[in-house]
Amino acid sequence: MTVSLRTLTTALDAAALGDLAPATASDLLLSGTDPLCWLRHGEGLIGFGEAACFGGTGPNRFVDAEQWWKELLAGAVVVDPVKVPGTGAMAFGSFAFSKTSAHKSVLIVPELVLGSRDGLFWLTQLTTDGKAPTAESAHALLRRFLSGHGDGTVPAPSPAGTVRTGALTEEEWKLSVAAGVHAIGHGGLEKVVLARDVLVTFEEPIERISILQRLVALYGECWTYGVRGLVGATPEMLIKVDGTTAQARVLAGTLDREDEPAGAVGFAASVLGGSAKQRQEHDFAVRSLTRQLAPFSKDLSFPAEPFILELPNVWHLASDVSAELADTDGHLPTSLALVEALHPTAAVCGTPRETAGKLILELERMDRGPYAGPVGWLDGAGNGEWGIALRGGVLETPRTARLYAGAGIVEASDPDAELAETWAKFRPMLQALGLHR
Ligand SMILES: C=C(O[C@@H]1C=C(C(=O)O)C=C[C@H]1O)C(=O)O
Repeated sequence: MTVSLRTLTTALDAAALGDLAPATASDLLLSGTDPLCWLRHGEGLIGFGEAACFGGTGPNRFVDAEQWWKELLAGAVVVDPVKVPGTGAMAFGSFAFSKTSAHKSVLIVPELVLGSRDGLFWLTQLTTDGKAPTAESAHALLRRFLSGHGDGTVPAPSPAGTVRTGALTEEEWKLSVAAGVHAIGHGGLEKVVLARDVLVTFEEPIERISILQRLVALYGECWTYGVRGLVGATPEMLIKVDGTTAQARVLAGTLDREDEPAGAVGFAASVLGGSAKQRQEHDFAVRSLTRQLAPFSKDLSFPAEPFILELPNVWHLASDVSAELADTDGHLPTSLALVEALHPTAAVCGTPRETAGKLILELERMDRGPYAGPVGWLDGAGNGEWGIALRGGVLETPRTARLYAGAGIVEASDPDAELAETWAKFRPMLQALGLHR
């Protein structure tokens, strides 16, 4: 590799931006054109431009990406007085769910990163053309990327679009669910996650930035992601590495909030927590994550009971897992090494993994592309945050978006209920696109 990476991070005084500085952190972070995006609770990382990019497919996509990143870092000149996770050299990434997918997995090194964490703002300029970034060039670039934007208002939704079924009609998908239930009763399979796609078409071009803005505004508890055409807001954290600790948020077990009877107190806890089916689905997911994470950890903990995660569209059974990472040969595992070990969990694939993976290909009849794959960012110190690309879609053409949603199938699953669950999971993106169902 001949590319040489140079980065300069400077603490940013939002007031110094003058007219370009909107009122809040999320306004500022989401005021540029078509950014790379990773935001939660109004903080996170926004990238502009592309200074370098890795693209790959197949079973080695994670290892190849890690190798590419290491080579890029080896010759890098990094000036980083701020030194928190996400400063210095960093890249955004999105990986295909399947090793057989034709979809390209990517790592993208932006030209400029605007970051915010615990009230601190920073700006990182990254170059690969041999020029050394300076505070002046970074600010000039920021002004260029923010120009014409930044009044902080969320644009009105695009005019009505049409929603069509994708690979399978609703009836066909329900037959696949029934076939999944049948397979669970006849063989070693315990759980399989089956997904489907819908295609949304508009007459006017879709405004990508407004999708991100609406997801940030409505789904603040989720991680809003944007990597090229892939956009969404996921409630599920595959793995976050912050120094020597790793954290995951495992979800499985879902209840549509539209099913809540008026005035019901403790409805979600009794329906979700009290259902053997939901608890079984959840336990498979927690066990698959902790089993894969254990070899990298010296201390792994998760609560005995899941909690109820309340989102605007659904409730989930959720478990937060945390681990103290173990050294191997003097090195802690990087976030990407953990992604390789953990993906795909039973939350999005099934148990056992291989059997479930084969059945998914057979029954879904679609390429999941980046859906349910890892999406997030990494830095040069091994830190990173990788969510599971759920509650999202791919902007395939200027006027079409393909949305994906799935549901965990266990022995007690009912095809009609699982179909309804996918509609509840499509809801965040339908809302962000200005469509309601
Ligand atoms: C598969 C999806 O979600 C996953 C499946 C869940 C379930 O079956 O209850 C819950 C959360 C996610 O782990 C999706 O959102 O498409």
